[in-house]
Amino acid sequence: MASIVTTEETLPSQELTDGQDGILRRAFVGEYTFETGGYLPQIELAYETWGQLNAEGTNAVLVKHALTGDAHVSRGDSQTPGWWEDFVGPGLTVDTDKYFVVAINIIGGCNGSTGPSSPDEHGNAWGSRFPFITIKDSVRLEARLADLLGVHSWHTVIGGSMGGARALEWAVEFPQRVKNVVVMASTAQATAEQIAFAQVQTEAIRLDPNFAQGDYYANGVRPDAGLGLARRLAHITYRSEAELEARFARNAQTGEQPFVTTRGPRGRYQVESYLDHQATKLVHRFDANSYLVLTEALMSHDVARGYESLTVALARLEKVNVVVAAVNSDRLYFPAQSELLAASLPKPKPVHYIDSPIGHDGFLTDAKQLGPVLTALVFDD
Ligand SMILES: CC(=O)SCCNC(=O)CCNC(=O)[C@H](O)C(C)(C)COP(=O)(O)OP(=O)(O)OC[C@H]1O[C@@H](n2cnc3c(N)ncnc32)[C@H](O)[C@@H]1OP(=O)(O)O
Ligand SMILES: N[C@@H](CCO)C(=O)O
Repeated sequence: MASIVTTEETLPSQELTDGQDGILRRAFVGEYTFETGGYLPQIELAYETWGQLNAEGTNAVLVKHALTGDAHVSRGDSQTPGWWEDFVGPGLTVDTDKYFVVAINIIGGCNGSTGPSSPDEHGNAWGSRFPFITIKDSVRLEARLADLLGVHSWHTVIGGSMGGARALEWAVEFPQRVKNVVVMASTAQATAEQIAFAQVQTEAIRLDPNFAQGDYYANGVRPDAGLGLARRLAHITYRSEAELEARFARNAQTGEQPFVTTRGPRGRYQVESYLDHQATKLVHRFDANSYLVLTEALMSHDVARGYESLTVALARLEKVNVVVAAVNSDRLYFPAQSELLAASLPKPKPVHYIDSPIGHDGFLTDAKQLGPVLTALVFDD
């Protein structure tokens, strides 16, 4: 049974129309049997909202976060900056004065929604017993939350990277509930290379001696080294070779000596120190099991699964306005892959580009470049 609930630490009020923007809320969306057969007796999804749903229910926008993102897209009434706050907010491209904006922490995450670190009915973390999830599972569960919020149809579903995969899957799964979909720096199916990079990351976590097959929560030690290693590799794919070269070249980190005459500990190059910093930051804000579960969900991403072919799956978007965008320097989700997606749509469209030297993360740092095109093609009412 689905219901919106109040929990003391998350909510001043659970009322949809309480007028508070950017505050974490949670809703129970019931029991669920996952695409690959796993089961959870009760699932909670964490979400935030901005603005108000209009009387006709036509102004709801769903913003989808990427792999390690969360539901806090824009500042709203909270004091903390949101991860897309130059793109989503009052008077911005996704205008919270005009639209009812919703962001949901993905199932399996560690930022409010039920995930491997959540307690089971006995208060023990699910850990290794947490089911395998897919992007399809995530959108099916979010459809239940949309029902609870009174959103029968989204004006727009928008996201980048895994958020783009989630957005596209929403539209393919529920074409009658999506008017516009914006897919940034993403694909219809995870590619061999994306799966390969992801596999190294999952192995790094699993091979950490502190991983304990996923049941590390009560041990007092966590697989930080494995998670940090996974983030280092991932972060290289999120940035371009040119950016790393321009920023760091062969420079030594201040006060460190990266080459030594004998074997043993050495100092770091700047780029090594940078990766160490990215790893430490993630380890402090993310759960290793969630990273594993979500990475494997992204590896499984294939909107064609369950359909005769990708063409048949994408044909479901006949009546959906699909906008495809890419970062021109992306070396994880290559522009050519966005071009292929756009060309495979029932009504082929041009790809819109974010011009950024930094690579994949450009969808986070420079999304506002898409403002004019999205205002013209999507947010034009
Ligand atoms: C808090 C949240 O927003 S989480 C939810 C949303 N987040 C996400 O979706 C993704 C997580 N974040 C990211 O991937 C990135 O931080 C981005 C893409 C958002 C921002 O990228 P950029 O602004 O280009 O930052 P960049 O990757 O250059 O990192 C800058 C950091 O590296 C540090 N740094 C730079 N050079 C070095 C060096 N030689 N040694 C050590 N650290 C270094 C900077 O001090 C800075 O640290 P800080 O982030 O703690 O302030
Ligand atoms: N840096 C982003 C990009 C992933 O696509 C994240 O950590 O979620």
